[in-house]
Order: sequence, then structure tokens, then C-alpha cells
Amino acid sequence: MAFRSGFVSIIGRPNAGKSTLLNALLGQKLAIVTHKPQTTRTRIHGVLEVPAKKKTKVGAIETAGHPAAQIVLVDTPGIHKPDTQLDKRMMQEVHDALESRNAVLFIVDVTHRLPVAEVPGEKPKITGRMTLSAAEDDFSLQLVKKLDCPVILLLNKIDQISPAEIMPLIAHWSGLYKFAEIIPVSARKKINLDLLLDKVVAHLPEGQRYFPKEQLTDQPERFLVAELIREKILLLTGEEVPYSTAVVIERFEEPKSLKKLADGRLPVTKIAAAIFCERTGQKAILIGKQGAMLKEIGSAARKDIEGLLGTRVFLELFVKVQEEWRSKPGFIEDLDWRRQMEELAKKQAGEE
Ligand SMILES: Nc1nc2c(ncn2[C@@H]2O[C@H](COP(=O)(O)OP(=O)(O)OP(=O)(O)O)[C@@H](O)[C@H]2O)c(=O)[nH]1
Repeated sequence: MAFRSGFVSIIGRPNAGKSTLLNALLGQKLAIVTHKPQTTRTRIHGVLEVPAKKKTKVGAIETAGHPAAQIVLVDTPGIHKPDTQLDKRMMQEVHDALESRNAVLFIVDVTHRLPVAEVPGEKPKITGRMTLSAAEDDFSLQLVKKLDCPVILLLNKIDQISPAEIMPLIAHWSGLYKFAEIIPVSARKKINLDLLLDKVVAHLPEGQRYFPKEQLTDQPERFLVAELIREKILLLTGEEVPYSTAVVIERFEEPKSLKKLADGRLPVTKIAAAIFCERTGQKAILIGKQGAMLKEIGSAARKDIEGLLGTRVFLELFVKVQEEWRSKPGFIEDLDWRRQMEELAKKQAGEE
């Protein structure tokens, strides 16, 4: 059987579980995950190697096999109606991720259930949260309807509902669009993910690898580091602070060798990062009393970064105010890691 490969984008409303799914499929944390909506701001490529599977037959049940494949998974920001310039940029990332895809995974959160009538014969009770998620799912569905590749619907978070609730959801969604497949899954509990991979491979064309076998992502480590810092800000601060922050790595000095030092300790990577916020009040929250919050963000991030880089890490964080940056297209462009890498390459070329 010939090798298969292709790009598969994961789309859905904020908080549906896209990043959790990406990490679960890759078996590694590539995208940051929090309980807060709109955590992911840019599209993230994760490269997954799927081994070939033989056809099996147990009694009367036959399972189709498939050839080995490379799936380039693309996690995207949650689909929502854009308010700020940053929102618009995030939605552009979604549109880019949907161009010339081989398949799309459209993920919905089943805990944002269909309204159920508590008393038979009476109108179902519809809450505000249901209305918002239905509107956002509907907005996503409009995008799906414009696609000309197979779309697999994932009913996510089934660990949170009873099996009896799944069938009505399948019936509801299959009435809205002709999905290539509808698969109930749990990204967090890793339920039905093997089945999902089988189905994805079945929809991929024959083709060679897009990335070398060992490569997990096209994202540079410094971007992953900035994301880990942003994750801790999202988790540790409240209100609108997380949404008003952006992290830029200003210094990233890798050790010359990854070998242990003479004293047995790991070598050190020196990192300095700027946390941008929009107002001085937010800066005060991010720094905290006598720097306590910034220290907490730093030490939580440092642990994760050390795990990612396999070195010790010396992390310096600074907080800077950039008023209304979410409405400034130029500043938002500068935050894009692809752009930052281009600038860095130019700077290095100039120094040589
Ligand atoms: N119970 C349960 N929770 C889940 C599952 N998948 C994701 N979650 C949780 O849902 C929340 C949102 O998950 P994310 O993966 O960040 O969602 P997202 O769609 O990437 O969100 P945005 O970045 O905002 O677009 C997190 O708290 C996850 O732990 C699941 O299968 N079951």
C-alpha cells in the first residue's frame, strides 16, 4: 500500500477542545490549553506519523487496514465573530488554515448540549450559554459549508455526557451537513482517537512526507516558549488581563552543548521575554504585590520550558505597556512568529 500524506485542519468554536485534541494525537504538548476561550491565537502545525495497519477479521467483524501516513495537523484559533484587530488576525489564521486542505476536523463541545424539554410536551429550556455556543457553532458551520474537502465532525467531551445522549446529537448534526464521518470522541480521555486516525488516513491522498520523519512541528522553540509563558498568564490572572497580553521573546541564548556540565548539572538556556499589556492597571496586576505574580508566572513557565528544552532555564520577564495593541495592525503583525523569524534572520545576516 502506498504511503499517504496530507494537511488536516482542526476547527471549531473557542474552548471546543482543538488544542487538547492536537496534543492528545501527538502525545506531546505542542499547543497550550486552558479553560479560557480564545487561548490559541495562531495556527499551529503538528506532524503525526501513523504506522500502517493490517486488515483484521474477528468473527464476522472486519476492520479495514490502511497504509502508513504522515498527517500534518493544523490547530487554529477558535471561530468567533471578530471585534478587535487581533480577532480579525485570528480569523485570518483560520481562513489560511482552511486553504487547500485534504480534510478538516470540525470539533464541537457536546456539553453545550441541545436544549431538552424537562416536561414532555413543553418547550425546551434554552440558556444564554446555549444560544452563544449555538451561534458560534453555526458560524463555524457556515465556513464548513464552503469547503470542498471531506469534513469529519467530532462530538468532543463525551466523557461528560451519558451514552444515551449521543444518538440525538448525531441525528441533529447529520441533518445540518453531509459530514464525511461523525465520531464521538473525548480528547481529554483519549476516547476513539484510534478510530479517528483510521478515518483520517482513509481520506488522505497518496503522497510523500511534507516534513522529515522526526520533526514534530514547524514552530521554532522560542515561539513555543512564548506560548508557555502566555499559558501561565492565562491560568494565573483573571478578568480581561489574559486577553490583553502578548509575549515576545527578546533574548534566547542556547548553551553551546547539551552535555551535562562538569558538576553534573544541565547547561543553561538564557531567555528574556517581554509581556505586553494594554494599560498600567494591567501591568500592576501582572507584576503583583512586590513582584509576586510575575515571580509565580516565571517559575511555573520555567518548569515547563525546562521540560521542553531539556536544559536548565534562566528566565527574565519584563512587563511593558503598549496601549490598545489589539487594535494596532502593525504591532499584531510583529507578534507573528513567522515575521519574527524573518527579522531575526535579517539581523543575523547583517551581523555576519
Ligand atoms: N471533559 C473534557 N474536557 C475537555 C476535553 N477536551 C478539552 N477539554 C477541556 O476544554 C477546555 C478547552 O480546551 P482547549 O483544547 O484549550 O480548547 P480550544 O478549542 O483549543 O480553545 P481555544 O484555544 O480557545 O480556541 C480545557 O479546559 C480542556 O481541558 C474532553 O474531551 N473532555
